[in-house]
Amino acid sequence: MTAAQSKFKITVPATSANIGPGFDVLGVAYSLYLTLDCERLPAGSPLKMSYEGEGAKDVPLVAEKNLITKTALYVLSTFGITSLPPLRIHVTNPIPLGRGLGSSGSAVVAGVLLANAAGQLNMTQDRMLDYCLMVERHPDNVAPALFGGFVASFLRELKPADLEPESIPRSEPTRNGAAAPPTPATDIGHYIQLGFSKEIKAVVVIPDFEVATEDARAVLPDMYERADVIYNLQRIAVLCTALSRSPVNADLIHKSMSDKVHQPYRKYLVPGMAEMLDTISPKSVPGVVGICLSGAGPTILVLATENFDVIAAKVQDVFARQPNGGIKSMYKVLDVVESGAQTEYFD
Ligand SMILES: Nc1ncnc2c1ncn2[C@@H]1O[C@H](COP(=O)(O)OP(=O)(O)OP(=O)(O)O)[C@@H](O)[C@H]1O
Ligand SMILES: N[C@@H](CCO)C(=O)O
Repeated sequence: MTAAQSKFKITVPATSANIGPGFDVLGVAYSLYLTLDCERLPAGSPLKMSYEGEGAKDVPLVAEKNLITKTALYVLSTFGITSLPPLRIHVTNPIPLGRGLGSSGSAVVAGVLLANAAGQLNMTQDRMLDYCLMVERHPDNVAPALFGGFVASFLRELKPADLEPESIPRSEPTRNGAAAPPTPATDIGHYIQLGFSKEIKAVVVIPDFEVATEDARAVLPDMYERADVIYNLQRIAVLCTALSRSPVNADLIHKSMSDKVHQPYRKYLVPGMAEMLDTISPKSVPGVVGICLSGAGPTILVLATENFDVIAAKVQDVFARQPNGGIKSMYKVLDVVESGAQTEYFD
């Protein structure tokens, strides 16, 4: 970026993590984008932040409290820059918060890209992933949000001392920094983009309640039976290749999207999920390829090749039949997109 390029735009896709058995491993990027329209202001001007879309009523617009700017401040501070340069930032967010569509991961990626552009840091994408992982900890939302497509990823093992400092902001639970933040270790994240059949779209059915990822992780056990671990390992290995093949083998994908590591424990947080997973299949609803909880939920993800509205209606019907008046929901039919987060510069 040159001094003449006073405006820039950051675009970050929404994501679904896990895709069934790939807990904290797999994720896909969607054609639904968090955007930041940024303009440099004269020296000495205060930060001007505005926001529209999902979370507009609740998301704080104070630099030290908002997850996007808080992440950017953290990154800048490790480069010795103690405040955001004077900027006007307009956030447009169509990604529902706390629903399993990676809103926090996209916000963290946007924050790292914001620091990179505003501070002219020239970080590589891999270095930006290191920073994202310091904040978000699990890679399965931030890796597809940053790189795009269907992504498998892992973190190298870190010492607790690398992750503990209070000065590193957390996407969940959010914390405010105090001491000088540590510069992240390098090469924390490792990832590979996998093939994803163009015939497959994502039907995401979004109920009108939130489940915080922190709460959805708190219900998981610390230890697993060997049989359950093997169950998931077998399926994730098959799923990674099955999703890339054409023609689509719906029966194989549906069976490989079954999971025993997180969904069984989360069914109490998402009324109707167990029934949906049991009854909505390629055999019962033509066009269905596979079904799972999207991320930590409560959104339900159905991979499908046709009949998208019919499939969404089946999921919505189960939500609507839940006790105490049912659960309202909405749905979106999304493409899995090959491109990840982008920064465009304008004169
Ligand atoms: N655009 C945003 N701007 C500021 N903060 C955000 C934004 N998007 C998400 N957040 C923060 O992240 C929180 C939601 O994160 P959480 O991890 O609980 O859910 P999620 O990321 O939507 O779901 P999942 O991780 O299961 O896909 C919000 O409550 C808010 O604090
Ligand atoms: N793998 C994460 C994704 C949600 O952020 C989880 O399921 O808790």
